[in-house]
Amino acid sequence: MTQKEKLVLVGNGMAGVNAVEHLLKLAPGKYEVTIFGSEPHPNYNRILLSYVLAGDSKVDDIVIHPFEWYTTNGITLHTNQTVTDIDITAQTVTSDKGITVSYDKLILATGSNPFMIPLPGADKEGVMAYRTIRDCEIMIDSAKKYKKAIVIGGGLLGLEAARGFLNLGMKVDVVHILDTIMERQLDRPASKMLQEALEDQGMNFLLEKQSAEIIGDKRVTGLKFKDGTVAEADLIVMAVGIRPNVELAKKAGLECNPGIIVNDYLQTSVPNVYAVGECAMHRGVAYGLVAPLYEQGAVLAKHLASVETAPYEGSVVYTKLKVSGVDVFSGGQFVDAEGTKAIRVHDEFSGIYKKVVIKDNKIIGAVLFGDTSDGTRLMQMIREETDISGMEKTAILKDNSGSGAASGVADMSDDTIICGCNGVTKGTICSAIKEQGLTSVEEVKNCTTASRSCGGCKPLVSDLLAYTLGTSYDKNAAKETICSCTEHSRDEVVEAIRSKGLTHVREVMNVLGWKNEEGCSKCRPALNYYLGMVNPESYRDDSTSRFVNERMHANIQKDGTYSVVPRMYGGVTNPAELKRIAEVAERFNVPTVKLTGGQRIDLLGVKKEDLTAMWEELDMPSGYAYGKALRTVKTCVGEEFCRFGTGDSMAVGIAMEKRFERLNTPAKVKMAVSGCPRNCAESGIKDLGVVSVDGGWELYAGGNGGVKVRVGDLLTTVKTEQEIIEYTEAYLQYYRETGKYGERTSEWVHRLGIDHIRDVVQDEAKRKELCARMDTALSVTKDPWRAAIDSKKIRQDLYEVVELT
Ligand SMILES: Cc1cc2nc3c(=O)[nH]c(=O)nc-3n(C[C@H](O)[C@H](O)[C@H](O)COP(=O)(O)OP(=O)(O)OC[C@H]3O[C@@H](n4cnc5c(N)ncnc54)[C@H](O)[C@@H]3O)c2cc1C
Ligand SMILES: NC(=O)c1ccc[n+]([C@@H]2O[C@H](COP(=O)([O-])OP(=O)(O)OC[C@H]3O[C@@H](n4cnc5c(N)ncnc54)[C@H](O)[C@@H]3O)[C@@H](O)[C@H]2O)c1
Ligand code: SF4
Ligand code: FES
Repeated sequence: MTQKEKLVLVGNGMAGVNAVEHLLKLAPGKYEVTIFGSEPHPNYNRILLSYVLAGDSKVDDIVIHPFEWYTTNGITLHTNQTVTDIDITAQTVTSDKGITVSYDKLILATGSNPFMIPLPGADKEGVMAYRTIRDCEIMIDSAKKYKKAIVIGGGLLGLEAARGFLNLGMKVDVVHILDTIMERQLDRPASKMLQEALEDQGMNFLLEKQSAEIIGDKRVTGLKFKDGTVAEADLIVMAVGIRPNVELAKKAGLECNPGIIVNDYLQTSVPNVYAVGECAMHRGVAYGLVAPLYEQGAVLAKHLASVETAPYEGSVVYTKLKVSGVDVFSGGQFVDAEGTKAIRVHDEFSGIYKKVVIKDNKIIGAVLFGDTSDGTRLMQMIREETDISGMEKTAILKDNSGSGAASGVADMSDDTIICGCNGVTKGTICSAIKEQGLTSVEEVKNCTTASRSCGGCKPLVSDLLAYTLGTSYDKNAAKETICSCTEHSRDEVVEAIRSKGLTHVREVMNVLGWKNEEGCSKCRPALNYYLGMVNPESYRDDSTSRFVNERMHANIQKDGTYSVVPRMYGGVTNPAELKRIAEVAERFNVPTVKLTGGQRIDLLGVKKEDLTAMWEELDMPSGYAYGKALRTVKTCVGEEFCRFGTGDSMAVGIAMEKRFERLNTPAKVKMAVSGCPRNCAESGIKDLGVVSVDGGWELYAGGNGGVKVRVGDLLTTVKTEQEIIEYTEAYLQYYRETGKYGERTSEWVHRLGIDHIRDVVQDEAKRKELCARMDTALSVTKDPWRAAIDSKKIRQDLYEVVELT
């Protein structure tokens, strides 16, 4: 029996262990492997830390290889041990705990160190980096005690950290040195669109700010800038880039600049020593994303297994920000330069921006915002240097997603990496689909890990399913779970609530075996909604499962103040009401009074402690401007005043708003009533729009004027105002009962199909049943502002200011 060669890996992170995993598959008996890792954990997916911080995953969920994997594969693992010395002559490594191991081949995969700006005060408590499970745990724990975080650095890491803090209930400022965020990945228009979208989520940006000093005694209390201004903070995270971790390599005499210099086979300047991952510098580039590190690892593994391999010649990188609610993609060379030309599409109505950069008839880079469905296809064209001279330029940006043939998966070779984050190839996915009988993206994820991280490859995985299974693959049937805490879909959860008589959020999570017993920011509000929808009379709303705005019944603003929007039925008011609003605004020093798009008045900049007193003095109901509920019923002046009007739009709008105010819905609902087809109230782009026509009223469903503009579909035509209410009741109740939490009617109508919804509401028996259930739901609602005014406990718990110690 030939003796095994000794392979030592320093760094138990993503790049090194991935290379070893490949190697074990290619040459199972060749090496005796020893791995050293400074962290106490087995190999885990660092990418997914952002989901742990955001509350969507737990630490256990992000482990790639548990401890048993090392044992099963005969690997000796030394966790919690840092290698401090390499003797390149004796070919040994020594750890800080005094263990010395000899090697025939040594791989350095020591990753990077977060760059910490050497500011005065940077050693105070509460100043940290964001790189490891430990960092993530500290951030989560801090959010239990502290309320205000600052993230320095508006790059990928900083923004994902800031989103995490918002989910943890902290206020957060993102401090950025330039006037555009993510400038390394986005051009100016995309960057500004992203900033706006993140501001809408509650992030506050301090741009063009140079940090000067961290202030506080033992613990940080704020950040001072060079311009003399100060921002308060209980916690500061620096996310201003990374530096290759080369201390060990330098000490051993390996050539570094600044990363460990490697050739196309990942060999360093010292024989038998290799470097892979973020610590390596290849052809002048040190990568900071996993896809290239896996490409390096694949070459290294083949080289070490003595399997013939093409050299590693560098990678074209792409990134996707992992913040829910925003779709951003950036790949290749997206900056305009000499010899480049660009195709740009900027649809301000839909909030979509696309830029494709072309040089010498080849696509070399792309930036996508709002709709990233072209991303994988464009990356494929960039990688393959597809000649586009024969193509219609406008066709380059056509949304071709959807069919296996269109996205080009059929033409890809088996070696093509489909999931960059997890290094999974087309061949692996197709074999798994065939051999394991997989039928959904979720199953492919569980079996191969493809799509487990940023999710950017999901459309391609779906296309591969379509390509492999043909017509038997039903994309829509693919099961979508509520979130990563559970394997259950929305329908299964609602069914279980009904059939098992579940009555509160925790009970649902216990009975249905939630993986994360606390739930997360995605599932808890959803469960709270479904429970209330199923049992409107008996369910006691769980306000701790609601987002801050819904808990407070006011929208929190950038500066921590709130906005107050009282209801103004149908957008109609009167002098007495206006006077009262003006007096209240003066008395409470409201800095800004603004007319909203929904025809009402927004009092902005109200202090938390003033909210209930202000509501009492206004003596108007809550306008629910913060809720997943009926927001407004916009009306035109209609037949009473307008010479074109054929219907009394104001009276109908007021009646509708009075009927449906306080109704909880899966997502916000906006309605409108126009007095004639001139449609001045924009009824065509509302969740439900009513238009007076000759001899009656038309009802339009599923319209949207927001991020993705959608014109509503004609639901029905009715004769009387009584019928408008009846059909609206049936429509909204059907939406309440079948909509997914967070799904707007525009998406719901698209998903179910208007024909189906029309069939349901036009069936008299079904309509009456829906109306009866709507009646029950509406009979138990109460105005939340009045409830707060009347309850000392609510006022104390939510609105009185408690000094933090
Ligand atoms: C929060 C977060 C989110 C991210 N999201 C994405 C994403 O969405 N997409 C993407 O492509 N990339 C993402 N990244 C970047 C990605 O995680 C890294 O590119 C990748 O982890 C680098 O792998 P690596 O093995 O080179 O380094 P690491 O994963 O850092 O592994 C290096 C390991 O070596 C250990 N080590 C160092 N020195 C020694 C020593 N002397 N002895 C023993 N052990 C040692 C370290 O403790 C560490 O565990 C993210 C990074 C973070 C922090
Ligand atoms: N979704 C993803 O792909 C993802 C997510 C997180 C992290 N990562 C990777 O992790 C690594 C670290 O991420 P990162 O965001 O820290 O690095 P980065 O280099 O991508 O971004 C750092 C940002 O900080 C800004 N900055 C630098 N100095 C500053 C200062 N003094 N004050 C304010 N802003 C300053 C820079 O302008 C830059 O935009 C990167 O390699 C990144 O690609 C990727
Ligand atoms: S929609 Fe018709 S009725 Fe209403 S204001 Fe416009 S023109 Fe007049
Ligand atoms: S590319 Fe990120 S999960 Fe597949």
